[in-house]
Amino acid sequence: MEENIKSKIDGFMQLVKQRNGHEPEFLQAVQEVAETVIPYIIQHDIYHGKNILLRMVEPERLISFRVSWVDDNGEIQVNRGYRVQMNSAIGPYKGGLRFHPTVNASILKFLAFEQVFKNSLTTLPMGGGKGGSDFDPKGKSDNEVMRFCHAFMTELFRHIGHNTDVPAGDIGVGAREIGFMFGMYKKLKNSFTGVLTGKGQSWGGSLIRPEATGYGAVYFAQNMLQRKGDSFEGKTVVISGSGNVAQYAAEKSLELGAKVVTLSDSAGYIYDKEGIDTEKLKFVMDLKNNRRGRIKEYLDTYPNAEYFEGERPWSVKCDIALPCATQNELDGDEAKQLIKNGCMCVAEGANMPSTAEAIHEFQNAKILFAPGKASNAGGVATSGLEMSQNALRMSWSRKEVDEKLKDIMEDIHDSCVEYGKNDDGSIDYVKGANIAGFVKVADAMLAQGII
Ligand SMILES: NC(=O)C1=CN([C@@H]2O[C@H](COP(=O)(O)OP(=O)(O)OC[C@H]3O[C@@H](n4cnc5c(N)ncnc54)[C@H](OP(=O)(O)O)[C@@H]3O)[C@@H](O)[C@H]2O)C=CC1
Ligand SMILES: O=C(O)CCC(=O)C(=O)O
Repeated sequence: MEENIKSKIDGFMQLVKQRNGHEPEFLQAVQEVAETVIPYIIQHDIYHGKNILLRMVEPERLISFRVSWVDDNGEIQVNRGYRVQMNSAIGPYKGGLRFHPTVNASILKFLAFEQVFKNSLTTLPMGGGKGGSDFDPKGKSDNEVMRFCHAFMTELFRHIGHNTDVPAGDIGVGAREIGFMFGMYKKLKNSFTGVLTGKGQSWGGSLIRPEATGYGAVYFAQNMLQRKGDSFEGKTVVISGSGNVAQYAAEKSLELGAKVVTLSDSAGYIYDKEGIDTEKLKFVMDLKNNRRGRIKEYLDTYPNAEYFEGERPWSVKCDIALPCATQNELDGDEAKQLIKNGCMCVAEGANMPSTAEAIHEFQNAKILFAPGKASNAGGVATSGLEMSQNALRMSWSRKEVDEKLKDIMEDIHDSCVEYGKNDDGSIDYVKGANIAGFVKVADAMLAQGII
């Protein structure tokens, strides 16, 4: 990298660190964007002297609030709730809610920052936001989860609205939690609006939204492979996670003729060398979504599989890797191992699952690598389609929504190719996603003046 550009990036990061020094995940996400967007800004006069990226890293609003609720033993519990309203230049804030004990301002700011670029890439009019709580739904009864969700919404409701901010699910927030939160919002506002996405079918949800993030990640990888004259057919796929994104990434990989051999949760991973077929995947969906069990229970029914306690699946030989669990779950050494084992394509279903070192390994090895803000954008894109259906008071068919999702993923892929071309003709999808996402938001901010 040229000395002048490097010093501009370092200078910018110095400023960001002064304000956010104690937020490592947020700094990691900003650094990755700065490395690709600052060189672009330097080459384009309209962005000079406007401090546009410095404005984009500062949330428009960060709300933090107390959530008090009563557990099944009658004890009062206190959690912290958040909503980061990052950027509304191109539409209402949009992004999920995460309920997990690790949730803090750094994690939600990184997620909200990523969301701004991702939502811009979808081509739909959505700003970026993210929120959640350090509440842990694991091991809680349905009644406890309901009481927590209701308490959370008694504060969040005053900050959101179908034209202001439209939350959805993320880790620990699925159909059950969205239902409880929607019920409380509706009661408090006495109004039935599309204020949340990921709703149930009979009360304003969109077909394909549950599948959309996982399907979208596979569609994106399929686009990358097709550009190289390749496909999923006959490939071995390693997937991390066993939640919403992992389940549907597995389902679509199977549909396209691949063999899926791993799934994981935070305690370990399962390796089924015979392949996790449709029947076995159905078992995992019931285990995770209804019985809320652990992935190691897979072996109780399928004893030929193996379970690796406390490990991640990246040492398993594969052609395609789909990290679909959480941030920083794939480090530099694991990336080297994947490359050594012949992996040709990595598409992120999770948000920022690869560390900076891992990304550099993938890029140096010139294998196909899709950053989450591009490859997992199918979820929020379909949320955008849910908002459109709510506004029109219509429901589109499964086929219609799936076609639109496919088209959107192809458009995102093509934008990454347009903005991510290297001098040698190869595609840097990280650069492409960051610049394509930046341009639309930056242009809107410039048009709207200094606000
Ligand atoms: N849902 C969506 O539409 C979208 C989700 N994403 C991203 O995809 C990822 C997965 O989300 P989603 O599937 O919805 O969430 P779920 O809660 O449905 O599943 C999360 C999965 O990740 C595992 N996991 C969570 N934390 C860790 C950890 N620290 N180490 C290892 N495994 C972990 C969970 O295991 P365990 O049960 O043991 O915690 C679980 O298997 C997240 O990064 C999310 O931000 C991105 C775009 C949209
Ligand atoms: O559907 C949505 O609004 C949010 C999805 C999300 O949180 C994400 O893309 O990370």
